[in-house]
Amino acid sequence: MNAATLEGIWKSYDSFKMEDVNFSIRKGYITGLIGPNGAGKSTLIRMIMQMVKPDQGHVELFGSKLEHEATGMRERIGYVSDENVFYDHLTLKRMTNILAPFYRNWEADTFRDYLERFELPENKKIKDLSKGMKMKFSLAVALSHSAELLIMDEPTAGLDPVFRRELLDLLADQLQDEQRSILFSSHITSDLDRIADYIVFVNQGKLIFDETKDEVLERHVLVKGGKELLDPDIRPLFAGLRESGVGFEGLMTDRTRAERIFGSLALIEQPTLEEIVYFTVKGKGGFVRV
Ligand SMILES: Nc1ncnc2c1ncn2[C@@H]1O[C@H](COP(=O)(O)OP(=O)(O)OP(=O)(O)O)[C@@H](O)[C@H]1O
Repeated sequence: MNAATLEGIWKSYDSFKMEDVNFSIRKGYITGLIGPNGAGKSTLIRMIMQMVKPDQGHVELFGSKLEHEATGMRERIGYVSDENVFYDHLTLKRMTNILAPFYRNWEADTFRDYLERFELPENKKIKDLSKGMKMKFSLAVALSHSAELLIMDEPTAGLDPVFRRELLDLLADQLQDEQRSILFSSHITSDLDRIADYIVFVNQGKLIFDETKDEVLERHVLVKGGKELLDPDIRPLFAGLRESGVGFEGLMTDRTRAERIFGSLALIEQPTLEEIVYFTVKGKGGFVRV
């Protein structure tokens, strides 16, 4: 069973259109949701959280379709939003006293351990916390009510590199018993490189792929060669292309095909996740002068 499945999702805003997005969050794994600013990541997360309704399509959570207000579902999710969802004027302690009763499985001891581990002083007001500290508080809450699914919208934004690394390790630890699942959205692809098992890539409201990280890295290649290779039949084969005065770098989504076409005529390299995202988002308009 998947922790969540999104099927045939369409959503229109004035200047944004999400078209037929399908993907799953597999149980026991970390799924990384990537895409540039405005791709639709938060909108998809808000649909899973029932904060936004799709125009068409449906969301399935823990095997049940979210047709009506599905009470009880929220409790099974630990949600770390990219926005401050707490009351600024309250101390952490008072905020916690308000939040805890909403969860039947609230684990006060676990929560206290996280406050200590994250060095969060209970008597500090929310408004006096740094962005990173707010995120840590949000994370402590999300990890303290036996949630089966952790959903984190850009959790590493605003975190220093030391805690970012700690967070990634901590997330990996959460999956030890294979009962939990994690959806982690980020445009810092190196974070996903480190911990994601699956990658869901969206761009301009469209799904580019939903695959294991290994599959994604295996099938994509970065072809580097001289300009003379770029004839009109070859150009359309690239998902993204960057040209200079003398040569080009192009992303292809099919390694076997790239090797067959270019053989030893061009350099065929393994792109990083960041390069895959960069070339796909840029498309074929990139031109660098050398
Ligand atoms: N309630 C809304 N009303 C109008 N437009 C909206 C609304 N919510 C989102 N949008 C638009 O939908 C698009 C996608 O937004 P979304 O926040 O889902 O992107 P994102 O991938 O999370 O981006 P970022 O990485 O910048 O957070 C944006 O163009 C945004 O302006």
